[in-house]
Amino acid sequence: MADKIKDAKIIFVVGGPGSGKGTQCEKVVAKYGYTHLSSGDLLRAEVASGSDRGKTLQAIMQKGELVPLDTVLDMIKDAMIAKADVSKGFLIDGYPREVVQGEEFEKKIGAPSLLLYIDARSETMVKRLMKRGETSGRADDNEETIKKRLDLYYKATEPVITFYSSRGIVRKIDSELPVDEVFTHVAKAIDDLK
Ligand SMILES: Nc1ncnc2c1ncn2[C@@H]1O[C@H](COP(=O)(O)OP(=O)(O)O)[C@@H](O)[C@H]1O
Ligand SMILES: Nc1ncnc2c1ncn2[C@H]1C[C@H](O)[C@@H](COP(=O)(O)OP(=O)(O)O)O1
Ligand SMILES: [Mg+2]
Repeated sequence: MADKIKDAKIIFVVGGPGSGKGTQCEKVVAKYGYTHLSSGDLLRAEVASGSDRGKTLQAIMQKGELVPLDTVLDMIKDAMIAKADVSKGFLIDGYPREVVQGEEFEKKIGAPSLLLYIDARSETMVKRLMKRGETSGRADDNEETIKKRLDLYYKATEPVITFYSSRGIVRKIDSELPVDEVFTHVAKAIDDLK
């Protein structure tokens, strides 16, 4: 596995719920042709399949909690293997959500060359998620679950940013700006990789 994706860049995309990770990843795909893997999307696909495992996952996500590490890492790994021959870069969106997820990813897959830290104020994230909830159909885009997801983000996920900062691979992106301006900064961070 590690061999197969050796030349592909791995970019972790980390930020609070509603910060704009998915929005920016779509634009990176359009400009750079990288493969976008969103842990949340992979999990929602499993839920949509109606499997027993999906039912268990749905209950966890509805509460705003994290699903077991092995489940999400296996899904990401399988998706990466499926694309390994054609992909020059992977955007890993929504993972790691806690430091141990980063450590396990590196043991099983490889090291990231960049961590895009998509940063927005909590008030901004809540506002965006409430708006997204009007049309997303997501079971976790409601006031109660949003609050839990935010709390968990500050508690479990922010330490991930500190952890990778010491390695010098974190680029903090101001996601309060309009989408296209945010993307200018994202693109700069990716161009600096080359
Ligand atoms: N820079 C931005 N300015 C205004 N709204 C944004 C911005 N980035 C994202 N949004 C909106 O905020 C919501 C959450 O964005 P999304 O990309 O789904 O975030 P995440 O994947 O981090 O949860 C979406 O409805 C999106 O259209
Ligand atoms: N790396 C991960 N580890 C554990 N649970 C995860 C996970 N990524 C996603 N999930 C679960 C819990 C999250 O609250 C839910 C939705 O994740 P998401 O789609 O990445 O949210 P968002 O894009 O709004 O930040 O899925
Ligand atoms: Mg998302």
